[in-house]
Amino acid sequence: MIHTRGLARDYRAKKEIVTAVKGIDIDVEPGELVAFLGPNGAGKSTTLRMLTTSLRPSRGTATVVGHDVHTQAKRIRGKIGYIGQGNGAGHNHRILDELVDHGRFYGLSSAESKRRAGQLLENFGLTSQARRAIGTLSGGQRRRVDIAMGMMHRPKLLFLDEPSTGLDPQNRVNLAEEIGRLRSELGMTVFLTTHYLEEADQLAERVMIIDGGAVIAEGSPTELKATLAGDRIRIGLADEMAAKAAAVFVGEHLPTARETTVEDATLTTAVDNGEATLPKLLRGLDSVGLEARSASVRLPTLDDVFLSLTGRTLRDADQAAQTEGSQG
Ligand SMILES: Nc1ncnc2c1ncn2[C@@H]1O[C@H](COP(=O)(O)OP(=O)(O)OP(=O)(O)O)[C@@H](O)[C@H]1O
Repeated sequence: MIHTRGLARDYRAKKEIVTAVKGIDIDVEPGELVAFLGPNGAGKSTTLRMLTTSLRPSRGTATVVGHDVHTQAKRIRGKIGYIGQGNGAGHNHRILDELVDHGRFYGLSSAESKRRAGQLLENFGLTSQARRAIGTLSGGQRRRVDIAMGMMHRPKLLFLDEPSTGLDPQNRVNLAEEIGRLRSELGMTVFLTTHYLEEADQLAERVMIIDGGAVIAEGSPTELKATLAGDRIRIGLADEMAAKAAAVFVGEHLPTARETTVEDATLTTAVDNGEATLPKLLRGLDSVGLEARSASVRLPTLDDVFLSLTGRTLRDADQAAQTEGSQG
């Protein structure tokens, strides 16, 4: 469905060349749901815009639905759906008309277009607003109209750029349900970008983690967490000194432990098989006079995966990108 090799894009900014995407290889097979996860500025939108033919790659090759992005852009556009980050719909148009026109543009009959528009309006909780002008809607409502538009013609391949941004929790669920429906009815392939960990975790069968314009890991959320992150153990001790002594103990006696940190009186570390390791570790600490006041073990998240790979959490990386952006 999507195959790229060495796909790259440079931007010229203030006489400097910024390489936003640094030669990435992507393979997405029919029917897959793949999430591109990364912090602000990682290169997600740039990649998506190259794949949907709205931006020319600087280097590399890419085929989408069997066509070359360099030479067959029109054919690609006719076969895909693309829901970008901005508002695509016109301000004065009524929602229903906008959706029906969109369906007609993609070759649906008038009756089919109306039926489909009605169904999507209902799925996204917009039925009572159907005759309102798009310009009068709230940000979240407009986002839902954009998503409905991208789904009108039931594309075989749907690209969604940060689809959940601006949606409330109920509408995130509605979006996930609609994606699920289109996938089971049509075997639709979905490629979405997100910086919401929960979304990548719950929705995607495969996650590609992108940072600084390069794909740094990929796999199912379960695989990534199992191979890259490790279970997180947290132990509360009497005070900071005891927690630091416990960290030294972990370093000496638990060779597989990684990312051990101390904050106030709490020690955190990542290990394989946390449930079996925790009791042994507690006994070990006890034997050297370090008594735990509390202890817990939790399964890793995709944020832990990102932390293991980059030394930053996704949230920190987002904040850093925003600070950089506001200074630049
Ligand atoms: N038109 C442009 N001119 C110069 N630099 C750009 C341009 N568009 C994007 N960039 C830079 O390219 C890099 C990647 O941007 P991109 O929008 O692809 O990231 P992203 O992962 O989609 O981020 P976000 O989550 O914020 O949408 C960033 O450093 C960004 O500042």
